[in-house]
Amino acid sequence: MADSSLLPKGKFSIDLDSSDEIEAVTNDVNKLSTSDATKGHTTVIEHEVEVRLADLQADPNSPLYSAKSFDDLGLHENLLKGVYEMKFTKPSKIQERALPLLLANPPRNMIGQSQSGTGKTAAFVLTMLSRVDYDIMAPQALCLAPSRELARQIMEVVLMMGKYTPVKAMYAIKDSLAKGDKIDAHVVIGTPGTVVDMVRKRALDPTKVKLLVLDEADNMLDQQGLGDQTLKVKNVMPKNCQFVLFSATFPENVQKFTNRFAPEANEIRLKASELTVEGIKQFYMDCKNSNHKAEVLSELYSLMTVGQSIIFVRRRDTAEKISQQMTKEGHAIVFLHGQMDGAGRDRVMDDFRKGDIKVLITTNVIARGIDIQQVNLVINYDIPVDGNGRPDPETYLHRIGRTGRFGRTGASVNFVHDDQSFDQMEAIQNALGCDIIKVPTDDWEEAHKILKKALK
Ligand SMILES: Nc1ncnc2c1ncn2[C@@H]1O[C@H](COP(=O)(O)OP(=O)(O)OP(=O)(O)O)[C@@H](O)[C@H]1O
Repeated sequence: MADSSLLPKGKFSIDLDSSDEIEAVTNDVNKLSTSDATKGHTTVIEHEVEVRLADLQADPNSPLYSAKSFDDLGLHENLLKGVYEMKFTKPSKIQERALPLLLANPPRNMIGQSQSGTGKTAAFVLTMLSRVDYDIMAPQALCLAPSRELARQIMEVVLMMGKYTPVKAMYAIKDSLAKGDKIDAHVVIGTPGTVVDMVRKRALDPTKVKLLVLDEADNMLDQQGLGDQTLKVKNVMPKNCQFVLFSATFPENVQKFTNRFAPEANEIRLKASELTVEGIKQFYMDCKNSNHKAEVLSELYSLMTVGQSIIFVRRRDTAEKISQQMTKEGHAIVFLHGQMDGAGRDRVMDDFRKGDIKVLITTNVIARGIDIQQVNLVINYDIPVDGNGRPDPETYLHRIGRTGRFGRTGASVNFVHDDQSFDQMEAIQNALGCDIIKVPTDDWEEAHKILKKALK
C-alpha cells in the first residue's frame, strides 16, 4: 500500500548540529466530553501579550526564538493550515530544533528538553500527525501522559492541529472504552496503566505503532511511580518504533533510564541555569504556623484581583479542607485530586478551563503539563517534596510553570511556616539558582503592591 503519511519525502538528514539555526475529521474521542475552552484560548491574545511575544520571538536568547518559520520545517500543507489556524505565527526554539530531527528518515529517537510552556506539545503532535499512514486504520502513534487531564489536553491539540487531516484519534484512559470495544484509530493518547490494560485485553493492538511519545518523560520513567507501567508499554512496541521523550526536566537520577529507553537519541538539553522561565516572578510568604497559612491565603484572595490561579497542596484532605473554607468565604473554588472519579475530574477541569471557576486547589496530580493561559498565579501552599520528603525542585518548576505560558507573565507564591519548610524552599532556590523574594504577611498594603506589580 502507498504510504499516505504526511512526511516530507527525503528532505532531512540527521544532523544534530543543524540545530542552529477538510472537514475535520473524526471527533470520535471515545465519547468523552472535552472542553471548548481550549479551542478559543489560543485564538484571543491581548495586544500586550502579542507585543511581548513578538519581542521574545525576535530575541535569540529567548526559548521562544526561532530563525525559521513553520513553512521552513518541512511540514505537510494540511498540518500548516492547522498550525496557522491556531494562530501560531512562528515556531519556538524547541519546535524549530526538534521537528526536523523528529521527521528525518530513518526515524531516530529523541530526548527533548525545553522550559515549561514553550510548545513541546506541538513538536510531538506534529510528529505523530506526520508519521501516521492515514490509509491504515490501526494505532500507529501512541502518546503516554501522566494524568488523564494532560491526555485530554493533548487530544485537543491533536484534533486542532490535525483538523485538515483525516486523523482519527482515541483515548486510552480510564473508562474511555466500553467493554468489548477496540481502539481503531491512527493516534492514541493514554495513561500508561490503562494502555497496559488495553493491550492485555487485546483492545489495543500495538503491532503497527511506529512512534511512542512520552510526554513528561522523566515523570513517566520514575521508578517510584509510573516507570514500571511505561516499561511494559515499551516492551510491546514493534522493533523499529521511534521513541520520543519530552520534558522540561530530566533530573540526573532518571537520565540512565531515559538513555536506555531511547538509545542513540538525538538530544536537545537545557543547562541547569536555563530551567526557570523568565516571565514567572517567584515570591514567598513567611507564615507563623500552619493555621496561619490558611489565614494568609484568605487575606491574599480577598485583597488581590487574580485572573485564574492554582493552589498546590501536598495532601488530598488539605485540598478538600481549604476548598471548603474558601467556599464559605465566598470564593469560586474547586478541588481536584487523584482519588476522584474520572467524570468528576473532567467536570472540574472543564469548568476551570472555561473560566467559570477562578481558583483550583489540587495536588501534584496536575502539576505537569496543564496549559491554561489565563492562570497568572500559582501558590505552593505546601512546598513540594518527593516521596522521601526531600525538597523537589523538578516538581516546583512544573508547578510554577502552570503560569507564564508561552511568553506570558505570572507569579508564584510559596508559603513557608517553620524552619523545615523554609529550608526546603531554600534548597529548591539553591538547586535552581533562582530568586524567591519575600512578601510581608504583616503589611498587606506592601504585599498588595508587590504582588499587583508582578501580576500586571
Ligand atoms: N509556536 C507557537 N506560537 C504561539 N503559541 C504557541 C506556539 N507553540 C505553542 N504555543 C502555545 O503555548 C502554550 C504552551 O505550549 P505547551 O503546552 O506545548 O508547552 P510545554 O512546553 O509542553 O509546557 P510544559 O512543560 O508545561 O508541559 C500552549 O497554549 C500552546 O498553544
